[in-house]
Amino acid sequence: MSDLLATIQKRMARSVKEYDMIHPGDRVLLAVSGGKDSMTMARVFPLLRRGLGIDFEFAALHVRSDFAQSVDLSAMKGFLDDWGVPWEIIEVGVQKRLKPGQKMNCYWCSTQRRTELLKYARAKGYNKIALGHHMDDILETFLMNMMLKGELSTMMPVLPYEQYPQTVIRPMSLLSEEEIIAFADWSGIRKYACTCGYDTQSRRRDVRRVLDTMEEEFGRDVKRKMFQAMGNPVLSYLPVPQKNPAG
Ligand SMILES: Nc1ncnc2c1ncn2[C@@H]1O[C@H](COP(=O)(O)OP(=O)(O)OP(=O)(O)O)[C@@H](O)[C@H]1O
Repeated sequence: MSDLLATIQKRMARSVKEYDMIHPGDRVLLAVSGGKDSMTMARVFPLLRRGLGIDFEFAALHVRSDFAQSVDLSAMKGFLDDWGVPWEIIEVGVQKRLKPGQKMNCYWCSTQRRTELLKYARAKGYNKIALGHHMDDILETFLMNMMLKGELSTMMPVLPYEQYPQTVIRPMSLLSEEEIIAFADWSGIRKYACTCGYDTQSRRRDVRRVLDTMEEEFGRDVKRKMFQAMGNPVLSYLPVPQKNPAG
């Protein structure tokens, strides 16, 4: 096995253990866009199950919408078959759901997809939905929420739905995008993987640039340190206003 694949598997196994993501008997639905992140996740899942020694089931679902059809489906199916990942593709018309005057944007589109993933998981009895977000996505969201919403919050590695028995998991939480790109390049996934090309998330791009600059200034470890800091809040040294101030 290549060193790259071994590193990815190791970090995914650590995420699963550290955040207690997968339990015996779980049925995990891998949300696969055809992009480098979720394809890397799918590549590692069969190895992960063997390595962890946990008895769980998994299968991949690709939601094909009438709006973003840039993925090479036959290449995606070929990869998944080679890796021993069962898959299904569902077709969904999202454009007609836009209200008059409403414009397509990344947030809206991903909400539609999330709804479809949840609907499918509920119908087919999957209790976990695995998304391909990685450490950089989580850090970017953290900085965006801090700078634009004034709160300390981010995407959670494990997030149960409030009204349903399904839970979203992010098994790539401890992987950097750099590691995923290196693996996706080496394995040939990246050559074919494409994204929708409708990237309107300019704020996220700006934040990514800020993080890159920080990395240049403070060294390669800075992103991991910041990620670590999110899980290590020292509340007694944070200026949290008192609920019932004396006097
Ligand atoms: N069409 C889709 N069908 C199923 N799952 C999807 C689809 N698009 C996105 N997802 C899931 O949502 C996650 C986040 O989507 P996003 O569009 O932000 O992709 P990304 O960060 O570019 O990742 P990727 O490289 O996997 O496309 C993906 O990693 C994947 O798990």
